[in-house]
Amino acid sequence: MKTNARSIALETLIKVLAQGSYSNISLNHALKGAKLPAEESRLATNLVYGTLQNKLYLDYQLKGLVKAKLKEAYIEPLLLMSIYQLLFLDKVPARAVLDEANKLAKAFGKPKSSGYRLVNGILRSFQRRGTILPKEDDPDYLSVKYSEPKWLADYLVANWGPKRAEKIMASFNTHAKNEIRISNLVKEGQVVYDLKKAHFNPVESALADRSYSLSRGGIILTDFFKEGQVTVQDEAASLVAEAFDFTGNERVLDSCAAPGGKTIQLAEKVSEGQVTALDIHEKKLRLVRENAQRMQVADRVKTKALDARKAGGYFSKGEFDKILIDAPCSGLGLLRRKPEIRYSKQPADITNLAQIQLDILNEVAGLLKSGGELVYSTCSISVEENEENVQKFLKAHPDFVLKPFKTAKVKAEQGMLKILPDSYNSDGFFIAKFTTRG
Ligand SMILES: C[S@@+](CC[C@H](N)C(=O)[O-])C[C@H]1O[C@@H](n2cnc3c(N)ncnc32)[C@H](O)[C@@H]1O
Repeated sequence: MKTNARSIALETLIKVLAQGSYSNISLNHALKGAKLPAEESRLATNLVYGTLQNKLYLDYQLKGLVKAKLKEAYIEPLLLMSIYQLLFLDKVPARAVLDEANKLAKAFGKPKSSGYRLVNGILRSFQRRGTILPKEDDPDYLSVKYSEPKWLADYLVANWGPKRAEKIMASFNTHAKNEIRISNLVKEGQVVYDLKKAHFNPVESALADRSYSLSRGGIILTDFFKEGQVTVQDEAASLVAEAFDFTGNERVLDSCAAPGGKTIQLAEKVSEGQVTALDIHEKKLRLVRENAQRMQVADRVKTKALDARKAGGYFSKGEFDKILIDAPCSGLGLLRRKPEIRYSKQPADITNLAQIQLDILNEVAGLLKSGGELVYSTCSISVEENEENVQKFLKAHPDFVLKPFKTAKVKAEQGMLKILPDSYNSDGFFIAKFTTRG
């Protein structure tokens, strides 16, 4: 069978569902090798993300239709991907979905396997029966409808009430925008003009400065990206560096830096200063250096492999004017972009990560100069990793206070900002800004 959007999507889904690979890495790898036309790449991306975002709902549709154990690894992903197309892709006729599933089953099945008959039979039974959903008063209703594990659906309802929780869950199942940030070192107006000319149709973000969503992918293959005029960064992520007030000659510590999205943004702001970028994983710091090089700020960035929980043994007290802790987190704000995260995370992960985050915060705070600025951020929306950690930190450090901040487009009057994913259709993010008293 010739490689096409559906074979790439199925290959990726098998890797993610049967082998635990990450969707973005597996899909990019497969697309790079396949060199499909842009429209086919878009379809492959849609099939992978759409199937993973709706996996529990699609699994539920198989209820009562699968009578025996599905032995070959491709069958379940193929059934889910086919039902996804039948239910969510209006432009693909049902007949084409079944024909393509038949071809894929023959190509991915073992020689002489009759798996294709099984796939065809199940899909036809599904078409006859139609979709099913638990009753609205069933405790599993929201979990199945929005394809979130039950604990997470319950968690969202407990924290934001049923209406907002539904909005958040629905927004997690929409497509992520193609978001870029224009470097502070180039003329924004000129780049926007050039992006329009190149048919990227940039639309300005309502949230972050110099952020735009593009109407199509492929920016990383262009000179805009290669020459460091733009970088790929979600608008909520790029808001974090905006929380600082820079003069331009500060010593900055980025304590959890890889792959360096925020390091380069901070470096763009300190033409006379320097950013020290730490990460616990030496290997990942290569990405920080590469990003700094591409974005033309390598001369302002130093990297160091270090566990930030031990930073006090390496740097002097009060050594930095600004400190960013973009902490390792559960990623609960990224479920749109990394849909499979939701199926592997457990409530205990939130508790464990919250403790690591607090340990980093407690240690690194000692390196802040009196009157300096410390920004703590996560790409999680959980209360434990964010507001609760802020309160615990303040209790343990009476010399620190929250500092209200204002970015180009939003305000945090209490010094804390939580961006929920349905507000701007961005990643979910939390940002808190501290300074010392007096
Ligand atoms: C959320 S990511 C940072 C993203 C980065 N700031 C950016 O904008 O590209 C968190 C990073 O913290 C690193 N990390 C985890 N535990 C750490 C620790 N104890 N000390 C320093 N870095 C740590 C991880 O390896 C990961 O690269």
